[in-house]
Amino acid sequence: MNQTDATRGRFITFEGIDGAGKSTHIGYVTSLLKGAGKRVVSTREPGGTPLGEKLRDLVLHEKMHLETEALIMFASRREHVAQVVEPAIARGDWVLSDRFTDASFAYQGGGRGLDRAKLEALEQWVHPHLQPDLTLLFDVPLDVAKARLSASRTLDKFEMEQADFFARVRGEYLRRAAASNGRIVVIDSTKTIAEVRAALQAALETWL
Ligand SMILES: Nc1ncnc2c1ncn2[C@@H]1O[C@H](COP(=O)(O)OP(=O)(O)O)[C@@H](O)[C@H]1O
Ligand SMILES: Cc1cn([C@H]2C[C@H](O)[C@@H](COP(=O)(O)OP(=O)(O)O)O2)c(=O)[nH]c1=O
Repeated sequence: MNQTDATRGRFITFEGIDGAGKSTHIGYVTSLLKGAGKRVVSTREPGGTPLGEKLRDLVLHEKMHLETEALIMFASRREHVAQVVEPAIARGDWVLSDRFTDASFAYQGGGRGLDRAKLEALEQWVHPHLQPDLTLLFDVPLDVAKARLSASRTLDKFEMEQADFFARVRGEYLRRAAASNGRIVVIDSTKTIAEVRAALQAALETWL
């Protein structure tokens, strides 16, 4: 029998274009879940393991072929799924990941134009039986994200991309949300932080 009952943890991922506000809200979701008595593991991609963090540093700062970039994202993910995500879910913890495979479809697929079939093949290879139980997609127009980013930090390779790149990334995220049968919940992140928190609480209600 699959471990689908109360003993299994859950896997929640956070997605959105750079500057949408997802990192800001992971702490809030952690506190909601802990308040409901869950054990929470907070992690991120690319990264989440010692090797994955080295790969993150490479992929966020070095120029490389588009397919190399996609392969590094999935190499980091392979390590992350094996070492962190699957063991945590199996012991009943709730895993919150700042990005997962939807980001590869949005950035390498939508943004850079990599053939979706290649990404689907990598997904089948790296995590054939694992999908997020819930994905929170923080959605904002590009100009809002850009203004938030430039106010907040030094930009990496992806964050320096042009508006048309982010338009394609956002479009692919929204397309996947519409096709996801409710797995991906779109959060309007143009609202105030208090309003976004209320939307997150509503999205998580049935999970608490
Ligand atoms: N709802 C919001 N209203 C105003 N500013 C926000 C909101 N959400 C996030 N921010 C700010 O925008 C910036 C980028 O947010 P961050 O969470 O780091 O984005 P992401 O992780 O999606 O790239 C931060 O300075 C953050 O404080
Ligand atoms: C997981 C993943 C991330 N990315 C990109 C999206 C982001 O621009 C970047 C790093 O993500 P993120 O951790 O959100 O950056 P920050 O800490 O600066 O908020 O990696 C991909 O292109 N493909 C992927 O599969």
